[in-house]
Amino acid sequence: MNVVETHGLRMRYGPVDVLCGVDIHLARGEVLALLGPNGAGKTTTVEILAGFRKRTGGDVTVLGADPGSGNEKWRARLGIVLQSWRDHGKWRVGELLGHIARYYTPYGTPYAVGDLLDLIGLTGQAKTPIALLSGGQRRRLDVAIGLVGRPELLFLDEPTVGFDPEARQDFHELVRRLDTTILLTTHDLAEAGKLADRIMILAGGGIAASGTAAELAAQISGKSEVRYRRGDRSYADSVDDATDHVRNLFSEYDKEIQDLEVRRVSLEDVYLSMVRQFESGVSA
Ligand SMILES: Nc1ncnc2c1ncn2[C@@H]1O[C@H](COP(=O)(O)OP(=O)(O)OP(=O)(O)O)[C@@H](O)[C@H]1O
Repeated sequence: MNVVETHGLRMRYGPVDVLCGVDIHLARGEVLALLGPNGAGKTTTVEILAGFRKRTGGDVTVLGADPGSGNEKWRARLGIVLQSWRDHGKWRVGELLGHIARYYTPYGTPYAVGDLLDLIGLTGQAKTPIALLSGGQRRRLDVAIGLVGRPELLFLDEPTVGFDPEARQDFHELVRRLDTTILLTTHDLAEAGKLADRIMILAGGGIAASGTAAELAAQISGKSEVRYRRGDRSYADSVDDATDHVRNLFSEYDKEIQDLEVRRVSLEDVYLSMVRQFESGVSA
């Protein structure tokens, strides 16, 4: 059975449909990246799956239960790292983790604080007040809080926003060390490609594309973009056979064709064009 399964998931805020029938499935042990531009509905999806937000429609099962009616025992099997989390700056890293670990003891065997600090690379900060952590260390602590109960399913909502490249790289290494099922959201295609077994692109209220990074790239690898100028106008034609297209252009317009450029379309191009369509209000 899948750890997460949604069919026709819908969410409407007032008059606005944010999710218009989204199907997600996530198998045990898999890392799935939900990729999409700002406002695509990634956080909304995570909040619904984690039981924080009531959906408008569709069927949702997470770890065998409907998140709308999951009990505390069910909740203890989830780890949730949302975008921002505030707590008391004077609390020390180790103490906070020990305190949260006690919450999980009726439901299972939480991590020993020392082991968890080792895993996330904060051993040296065990006694540091939270207010004194760097942004990257703070985010590691957020992940530790999500992990402390040894969750079967971990949600990471845009975990590396605001990171510099080095902190991002460190964080990616941390995520790769984790041995659990993960659903992470990001608007960074490179991050999705690095961390996830599978990527789902959320845009325009639905799943615009889905597959491994290699599968997504293969779906579009045949496409090329032919750019040129003719008279006062510039053109950018997306075509399967660039050679044939260029031959036709020259036979029809000959010397009118100027500044010709042919380029393979990359996965990033396709993602950006989906984002642009979405942002200009055109459904993907
Ligand atoms: N409580 C709410 N009430 C009304 N509209 C909301 C609410 N929460 C989110 N929205 C709207 O729903 C849309 C999706 O928001 P959501 O935060 O899920 O997107 P996202 O993909 O996570 O974006 P980001 O990358 O910016 O975090 C946005 O247009 C947002 O303004």
